[in-house]
Amino acid sequence: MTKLSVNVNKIATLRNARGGNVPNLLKVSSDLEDFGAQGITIHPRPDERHIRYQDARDLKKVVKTEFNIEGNPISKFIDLVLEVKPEQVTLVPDSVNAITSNAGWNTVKFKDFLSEVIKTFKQAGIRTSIFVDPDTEMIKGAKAVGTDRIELYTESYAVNYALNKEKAITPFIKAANIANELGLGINAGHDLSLENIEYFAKNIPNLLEVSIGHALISEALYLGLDNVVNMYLHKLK
Ligand SMILES: CC(=O)[C@@H](O)[C@H](O)COP(=O)(O)O
Ligand SMILES: NCC(=O)COP(=O)(O)O
Repeated sequence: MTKLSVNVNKIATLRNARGGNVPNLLKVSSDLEDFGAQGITIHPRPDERHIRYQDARDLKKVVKTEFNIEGNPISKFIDLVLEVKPEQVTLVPDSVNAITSNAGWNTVKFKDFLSEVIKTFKQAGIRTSIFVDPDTEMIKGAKAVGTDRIELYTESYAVNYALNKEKAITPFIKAANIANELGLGINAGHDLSLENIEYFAKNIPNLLEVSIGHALISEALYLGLDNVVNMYLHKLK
């Protein structure tokens, strides 16, 4: 069975919009686990525009399932992860100004750098995953740098799903088969949603975990608004 790790970046985005503590990131994360989430993912960015570094420290005390911290391994990120010691760290090659993650690692070009960082995290007992496009050379490169898992970057699947889902998933099945042959664990994420997740999970062999945030939180808003509007109307009667 594939585990669902909920990415709570958007909860922090909403909280930061007003400067207070609503919604409460720690309570939401803990409630998500009570509702069945099998992991909590955060992606602190250098500008701390949503998740703050302190959130990572606070969440470590609250998360009872699997804590996954994603990010570009700049030195302050490495220090944070080594301090917090989540169950899993996912390395993502973000550029500072990118609105969201928009590429997988070039595991061949960054072989030495990734090998060193992965060794550091593994020595600290933290499982490693690296964000990659569904590309044969990049997956072989991921094996060469010693990572435990890869996270398949699923934006192209999500974008193309509505046009032609068989075509959209083909490179991901091929990538998963190669990863399985090499003994790499497989995670996946980015723009997965209620619309496209079932087909992905059914077709990717040995998909261990998906991390989902943007769509899941948006869907929760849509699916909850009817209920909440009626609760307000009731109070205004
Ligand atoms: C690694 C990845 O795929 C991202 O989707 C990510 O973790 C989300 O980050 P933002 O919430 O900053 O867009
Ligand atoms: N690793 C991907 C992730 O955590 C969530 O991405 P998204 O669902 O916010 O696109």
